Amino acid sequence: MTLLKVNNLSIEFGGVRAIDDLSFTINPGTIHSIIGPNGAGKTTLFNLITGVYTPTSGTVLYDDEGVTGFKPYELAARGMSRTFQNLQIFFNMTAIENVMVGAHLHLNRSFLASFFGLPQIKKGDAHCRETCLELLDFVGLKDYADTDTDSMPYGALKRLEIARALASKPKILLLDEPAAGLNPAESREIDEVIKKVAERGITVVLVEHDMKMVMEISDHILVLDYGRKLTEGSAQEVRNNPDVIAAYLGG
Ligand SMILES: Nc1ncnc2c1ncn2[C@@H]1O[C@H](COP(=O)(O)OP(=O)(O)OP(=O)(O)O)[C@@H](O)[C@H]1O
Repeated sequence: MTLLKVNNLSIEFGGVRAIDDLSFTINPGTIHSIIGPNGAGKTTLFNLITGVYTPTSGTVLYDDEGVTGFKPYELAARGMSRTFQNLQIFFNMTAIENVMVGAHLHLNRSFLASFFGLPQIKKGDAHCRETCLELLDFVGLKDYADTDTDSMPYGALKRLEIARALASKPKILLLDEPAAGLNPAESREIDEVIKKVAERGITVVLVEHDMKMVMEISDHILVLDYGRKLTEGSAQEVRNNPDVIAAYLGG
């Protein structure tokens, strides 16, 4: 059973192939990491899968549906959620408000009912807040619920982004460098959150430079170099592959 299938995917930017004839599959319920040296094409691949970019050629099949060229909101409605390499936090809001933004797909409301503040809207908001509080608790941030995000530590903000991504109730969650800029203790906290996400049955696709994290938590690792697949396999297989070592050391 496959949740995501990428077939012969390529994208060119001004003659440069950032992703070059790439094919791979992702099984549901796994932690699937994508690694490779700087500029290998990892973020570009995320942008292709999540509809930010349209491929020059190739296809993406998600949950048995051809989704090549779909817009990000169409994919979000089908249970695909992501975080970005750079923090995308709303800094004029509290932590819980940030998570509630992520839940908007599941809020059932009409303009008029909202405008008049009808009881169904208040009930919906209360339920949404409850669910989002549970998510903050899940990522270890319950005590920050009503804190303004501009006074939260960086490590907490990275976990807040994961909580917000989970609020859309994804089937698949793509995390672009969730440990970037974190100290070792904060990275371990992210590790734990990612493992818990996978235990909930949500498929995790991870782009990360923290090799300790990748090797510890991944079920499967895809290695990219110059937009192509260098190799893929278990942590053990990838770690011992001389081509991977050469790519990282520039040998
Ligand atoms: N919008 C764009 N326009 C032009 N070139 C781009 C664009 N996006 C990515 N590229 C190029 O595609 C290649 C792959 O970049 P990408 O950011 O995907 O690599 P990466 O593996 O995520 O790198 P890093 O680990 O440094 O984040 C690079 O050569 C980059 O300059």
